[in-house]
Parts: sequence; C-alpha cells; structure tokens
Amino acid sequence: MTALSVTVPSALLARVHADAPLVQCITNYVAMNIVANALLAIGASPAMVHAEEEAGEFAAIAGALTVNIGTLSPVWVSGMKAAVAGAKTAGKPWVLDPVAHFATGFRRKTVAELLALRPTVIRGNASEIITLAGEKGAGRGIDSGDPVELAEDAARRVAISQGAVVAVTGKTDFVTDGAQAARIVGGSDLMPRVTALGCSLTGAVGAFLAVAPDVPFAATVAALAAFAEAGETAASGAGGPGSFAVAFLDALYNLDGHALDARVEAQPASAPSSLSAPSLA
Ligand SMILES: Nc1ncnc2c1ncn2[C@@H]1O[C@H](COP(=O)(O)OP(=O)(O)OP(=O)(O)O)[C@@H](O)[C@H]1O
Ligand SMILES: Cc1ncsc1CCO
Ligand SMILES: [Mg+2]
Repeated sequence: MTALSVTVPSALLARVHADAPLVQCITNYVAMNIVANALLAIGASPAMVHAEEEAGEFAAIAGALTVNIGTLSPVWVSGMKAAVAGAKTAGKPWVLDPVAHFATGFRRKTVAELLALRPTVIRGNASEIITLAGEKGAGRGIDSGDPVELAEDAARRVAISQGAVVAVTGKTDFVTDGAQAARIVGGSDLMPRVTALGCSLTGAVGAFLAVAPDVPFAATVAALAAFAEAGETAASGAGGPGSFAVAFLDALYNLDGHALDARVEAQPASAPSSLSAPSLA
C-alpha cells in the first residue's frame, strides 16, 4: 500500500481540517440533514445542491461530488446526471452510493446509467456490492443482509471492471481499487441502528477525496477510518441509538487523527476469482 505510506488517514484528516473542502452532496430526503451535520463536524463544508438547472455548474466549484440514490425520482436522476457531467468536465472526483439498487427496475436502470459515467469511488453495504457484481445478495431494501467478508471478491471484481475504488462497509470495512486493499476495524453495532450513517460516510468520502483527489484509495480508507474511530468512541458512553447519534457527531468533531491510522490493516493484493462486468440490466 504505497499510497497510504505517504497519505495516512491522520495526514488527510489534517488536510480536511485545514482546507474545509466544499462537498456537493446529492443525497436522499432521510439523510440530507444528517449528512450535512456529519460533514460539518468533521470539518468540511457540505452543500446539498441537486436541481438539474444548477447541479452541473455547482460541481465545477465543489471539491468533490457525492451521489446517493436513496429516495429516487426522475427529477433527481436528471439532477444527478447534470452534476456528474459538470464534475467530469471540471475534473472533479465523484462518489456513487447505490442504495438498494437491486430492489426495483427504476433503481437498477439508474445505477447502470450512473456507473456508465465512471464514479471515482463506489461506497455501499455488502448486499449492494455483491449485487453490483451480478451475484445474488441477501439484502431486501436499504439494510445489508450479508457480511462484508462475502462481498470482498465482488468488490475486487467491480473495482477492476469499473476502474473505481470500491468500499464495502459493515462490521469490518473492506476497500480495494483492484490492486491495493485494506480492512478498517472499529465502529459499533449501534451504527446500523441509526439511519443514514452510510449516507454520511459517503459524504465524508467526498470530503477526503476533495483534499486528495490524486489518491482516491487512500482518501476512501481515511474516511472509513474516521467513522470507525468515531463510532467506537461514541458507543462507549451511549445508552442506545439516540444518545449514540449525538455522541457520534461529537466524536467526529473531536477526532484524534493518529488513532485513525491504527484502524487500517493493509491486505495483500489478490486477484478476484473471476473477472466479469457488473450485470445491471
Ligand atoms: N456491526 C457494525 N459494527 C461496526 N461498525 C458498523 C457495523 N455496521 C455498520 N458499521 C459502520 O457503519 C457505517 C455505515 O455503514 P453501513 O454498512 O451500515 O452503511 P449503509 O447500510 O449504507 O447505511 P445507510 O444506508 O443506513 O446509510 C460504516 O462506518 C460502517 O463501518
Ligand atoms: C431509510 C431510507 N430509505 C430510503 S434512503 C434511507 C436512508 C438510508 O439510506
Ligand atoms: Mg446505504
């Protein structure tokens, strides 16, 4: 993991704190406020800008774009495509969060169209990544029904076929760009009991990408390490999901950068079992 030796999570967090990167987040109705607060707590500057009329123009001034399909409608899809086009023209990185993309024809079609626009990073839970690779997952809706370990091979295949960094989140996260790989340990069982923490993590990946667009693997690892550290810290005093959610924001705000570095376990690069393009039709 050469990139990580020069761009460790603590160094990238310091850059986020110093630069307060502007991150354009197209996310869902459930998540908008939660994502914005998480990005502000970590030191970034979120902007929820999704109208087709302005999304592409805004992407050119943002440091990175994130696109989450949680509460889709045709108007939002137009805004997402305009934003991605603007980001690509301006050379800005973008992140795709394919929420429950396997559940309906509308979601499958939309995600296939967005994947064709080549996201820099794809961040999803295990069921979302397994089904992106064309396999059958146990997920029914927004929540994962599969463990991360079952999605690692799928993540490698999607990373190679898409030319993207793929992050699978859950109890122990897994990140790969097809050549490098890492596991990130930490977090808490309370995290999936609070809505939109995955959506917030997608926003945080955007913040780290904005300050390190040349090393998207290291940026993604750093965002996941930040959530792993904040999640574990917040859980230590929480009585349940309500107090955890409040403590999590405080923990993101008070992150100790060096604790993030210890969350990352580099994995040897290994070839996926077989190579195939995602089947999304
Ligand atoms: N059992 C767990 N133990 C530790 N951390 C967890 C656990 N489950 C999820 N997390 C953490 O929670 C965060 C969100 O990941 P998750 O996989 O739940 O996203 P998601 O399913 O897309 O969430 P959502 O769609 O509700 O926003 C990540 O930082 C992940 O590491
Ligand atoms: C609960 C829910 N439904 C659609 S999006 C969302 C937020 C978590 O992804
Ligand atoms: Mg999700």
